[in-house]
Amino acid sequence: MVETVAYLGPQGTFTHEAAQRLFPEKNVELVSYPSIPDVLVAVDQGVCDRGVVPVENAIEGTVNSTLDWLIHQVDIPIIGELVYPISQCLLVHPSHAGRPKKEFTRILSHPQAIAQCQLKLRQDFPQAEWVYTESTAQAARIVSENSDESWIAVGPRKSGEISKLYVLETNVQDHANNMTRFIVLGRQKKQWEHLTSERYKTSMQVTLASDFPGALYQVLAAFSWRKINLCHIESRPTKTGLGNYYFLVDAEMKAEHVLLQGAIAEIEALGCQVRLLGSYPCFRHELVQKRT
Ligand SMILES: O=C(O)C(=O)C[C@]1(C(=O)O)C=C[C@@H](O)C=C1
Repeated sequence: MVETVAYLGPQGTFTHEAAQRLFPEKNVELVSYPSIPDVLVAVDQGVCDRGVVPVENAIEGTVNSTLDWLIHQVDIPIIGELVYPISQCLLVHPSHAGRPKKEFTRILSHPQAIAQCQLKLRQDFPQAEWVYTESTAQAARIVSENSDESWIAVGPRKSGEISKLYVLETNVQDHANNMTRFIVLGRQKKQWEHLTSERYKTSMQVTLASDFPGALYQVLAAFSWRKINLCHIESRPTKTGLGNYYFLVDAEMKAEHVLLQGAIAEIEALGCQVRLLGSYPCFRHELVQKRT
């Protein structure tokens, strides 16, 4: 049976690369969607079996649209994670390859990609206007379709190859060790037979009881005295009013572990709400086979 996996496309995005690494099986069809919400809705509505979206970058932090859609708009568990290296390139139409830097008028890319290279872009192309696109590969496509314009796309080498662009420069992100964390979503857990994971995580959304001084401290204490390692914590607006937040907490433990069950029960007994967002294996790119 063919399984369908939605990803943030078009072909050649970093998310496409991540999806290829995660799903090398021959019976998997990767289906491209133009935006992160489109991927999540496709999985939520059962149009695709699973989805792959970016959630966090080492330089720019959280991909807010992924988190906000996961929390507010859809109800699909996280079933896997891949940390993947990101090398941003400057891509131009071949007819502009020899052009002086000061003649480029526009830089196009996904906001995360532009933010990862902002110092370099400001320094080398102070005259250029930044234009945000839904993905890096979409930016590459637009640059290739506008060969009369001296525009630059920021994105993966692969998107340049697909759109037949010239690579002006590689590794243009402002800091080394650029990595993005991608998550896999789906209603059915996957048997990751060809992959090895070193870690297992459980993601939770914690809503604090109102008018409860020290509530966050008490929540953290429930994990702390059980020696449960938290690998990520952040707050996002509930969207119900200024100053109202919930917390997203990632614990390095399986959801069914007795210690994590105990921590969740204790937090709920404090009057806080805990929503499980998923309990899943975490893969690093070096441990993942290539799609053949
Ligand atoms: O546009 C792409 O290539 C994507 O896959 C999106 C995305 C992101 O949203 O973070 C993925 C990885 C990089 O951090 C930059 C952009």
